[in-house]
Amino acid sequence: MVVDQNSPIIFAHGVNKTYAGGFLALKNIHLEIARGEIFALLGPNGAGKTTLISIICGIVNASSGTITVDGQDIVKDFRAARAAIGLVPQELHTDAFETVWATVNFSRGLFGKAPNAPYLEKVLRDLTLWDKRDAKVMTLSGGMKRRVLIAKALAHEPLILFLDEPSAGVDVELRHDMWRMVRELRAQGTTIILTTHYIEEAEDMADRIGVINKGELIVVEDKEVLMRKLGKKQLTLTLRHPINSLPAGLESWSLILAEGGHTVDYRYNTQEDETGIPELLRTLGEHGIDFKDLRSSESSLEDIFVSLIQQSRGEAA
Ligand SMILES: Nc1ncnc2c1ncn2[C@@H]1O[C@H](COP(=O)(O)OP(=O)(O)OP(=O)(O)O)[C@@H](O)[C@H]1O
Repeated sequence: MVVDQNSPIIFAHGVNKTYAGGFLALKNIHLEIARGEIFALLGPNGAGKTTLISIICGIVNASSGTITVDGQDIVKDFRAARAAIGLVPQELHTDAFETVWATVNFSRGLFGKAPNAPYLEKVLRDLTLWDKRDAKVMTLSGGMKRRVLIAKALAHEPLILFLDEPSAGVDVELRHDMWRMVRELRAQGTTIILTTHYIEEAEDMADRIGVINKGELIVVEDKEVLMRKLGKKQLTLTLRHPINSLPAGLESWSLILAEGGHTVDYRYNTQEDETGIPELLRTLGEHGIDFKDLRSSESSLEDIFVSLIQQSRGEAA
């Protein structure tokens, strides 16, 4: 089968999932993942991230909808679709009595790939596992076991790597090694999809962001665009003399008096042409409020994420 290299590597259309008890975990998901991108799927606990990943990887069946992976239908062409995927799950379940070397070779063999010792050696070296290749998996530390999970997922040279909560409970060194590897894989054309609770990680790594809440994909957007569109900037003025309250006449600015009356925060939309800052400073001056320092900061992806989730719950952002 010839696959159009410009077509999405993952294409999900109208995917719903109702678990046996009747719980609707995914609602009408439409999602396209481009070849070679790093896509971060964000959402609060129980939003449906693992369910969606598990369906794409063929571990859980969708109740309705279609999904193709590299042009292959995940139900009709399960083996071909699954062969395109490497999945790093949250926990290690099997192979505890095997050596590291045996378990990664076995993972490769599962997909019918010919042995390739130099490739597997590179994977183990990149993950600082080479010295442990003859150790039984059960004797390894938790961090080393996580490295084995990544090695197993990469053993068959997948086109797509799924990382489900890769940073949960791992130390700084492994996190750095992992992200260095993710960048290398991406440079070689691998598509990476990750779920994470460490939103700064998504801000750092991802090309695109999907936000899922209560089974619904509420946003799918290029990261830069998302941050430009929904980001806010904040100007913080440090006052020369602290004040107890803001004088009347400044209500329309929605200012926040903080740090015991020592600072005033002003949030403005990065999309507006006019920031309103010159006018604000003039107005403050007219009210006799003098400042000795001013600094500005931008909202993080985390701020944007929290406000998106609040909005989708119908709360004030
Ligand atoms: N096998 C199951 N049977 C019934 N309900 C399930 C099953 N698996 C998951 N759920 C429910 O579906 C919802 C989505 O779960 P899922 O694990 O996909 O969320 P998640 O976004 O990955 O959460 P987390 O961030 O906590 O890992 C949750 O409410 C969960 O309780």
